[in-house]
Amino acid sequence: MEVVKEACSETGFFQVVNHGVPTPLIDRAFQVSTHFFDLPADEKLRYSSGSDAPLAPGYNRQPVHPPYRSEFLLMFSPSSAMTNIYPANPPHLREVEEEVFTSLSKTASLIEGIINDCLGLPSGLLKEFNSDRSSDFLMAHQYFAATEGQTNGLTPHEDSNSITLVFQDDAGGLEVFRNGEWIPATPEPGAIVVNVGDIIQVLSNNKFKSATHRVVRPGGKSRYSYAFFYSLPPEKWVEPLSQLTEEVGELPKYRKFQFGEYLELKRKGIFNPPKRPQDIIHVTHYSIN
Ligand SMILES: O=C(O)CCC(=O)C(=O)O
Ligand SMILES: [Fe+2]
Repeated sequence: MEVVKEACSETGFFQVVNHGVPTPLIDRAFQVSTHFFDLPADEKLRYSSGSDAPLAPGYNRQPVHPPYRSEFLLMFSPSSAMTNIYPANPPHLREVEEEVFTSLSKTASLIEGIINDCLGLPSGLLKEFNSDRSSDFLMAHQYFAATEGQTNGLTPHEDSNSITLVFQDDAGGLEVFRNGEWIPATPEPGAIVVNVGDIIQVLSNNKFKSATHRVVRPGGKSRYSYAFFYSLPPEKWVEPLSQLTEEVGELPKYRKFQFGEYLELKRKGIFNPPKRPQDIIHVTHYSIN
């Protein structure tokens, strides 16, 4: 518990094992995503939604980034009203991804509970704050091998949701910013990287940190990863919890905002990076000075 508390307050990033997602399932997840991403481009494009929404289910290439950088397959909860697009090839892809989704949901809920207790909150409070799981989503990524002078996979960012779980293959490349340095999250077979997001930073009134992280593409081969976003519905309002502000005599460090409004501002930063770093929106946009 102390270790998690320290990790959450210093970087917002840690790796877990014995997390409940079976290693053979993780292996199968990589097998189906690799199989799919290896298909010819025109076949993959058949599973694209055709929508220009930034988070559309199905096959996506980041719209404004060079196409050789990364591509991904996105799905929402199998039980939500969102219509997922499942590639027909490999045939068991849907079954595997749904199992991964269900398993990661359980692990995220468990980790949410641990974070809740590390913050000293009444048991189950974070779960109660948001038990609507309809906006969670899973992304299977392929990042193409680095080319000369082009190693960027994902530029430094914080995740806007509450908790992200990542598993990456042995190519590595995921890094977290800590004390002015980029620290690689060393790939461990079967391990899951836990990434605290902006919502936990706000709810905790900065007690826990939303991790600044990036992906560096390795040379020589593609990198595969899965990221599961434990999120909130866009209409949800967010502000520092009273248990961590007025009840302990601290002033809130953020003003109240609606999650969807923040996503809109932020997506411009992720999918269309502004030229100047100071124009990228962070959750500190809502800071009270
Ligand atoms: O691919 C990864 O390892 C991490 C992905 C990530 O940070 C993101 O999608 O926000
Ligand atoms: Fe991220």
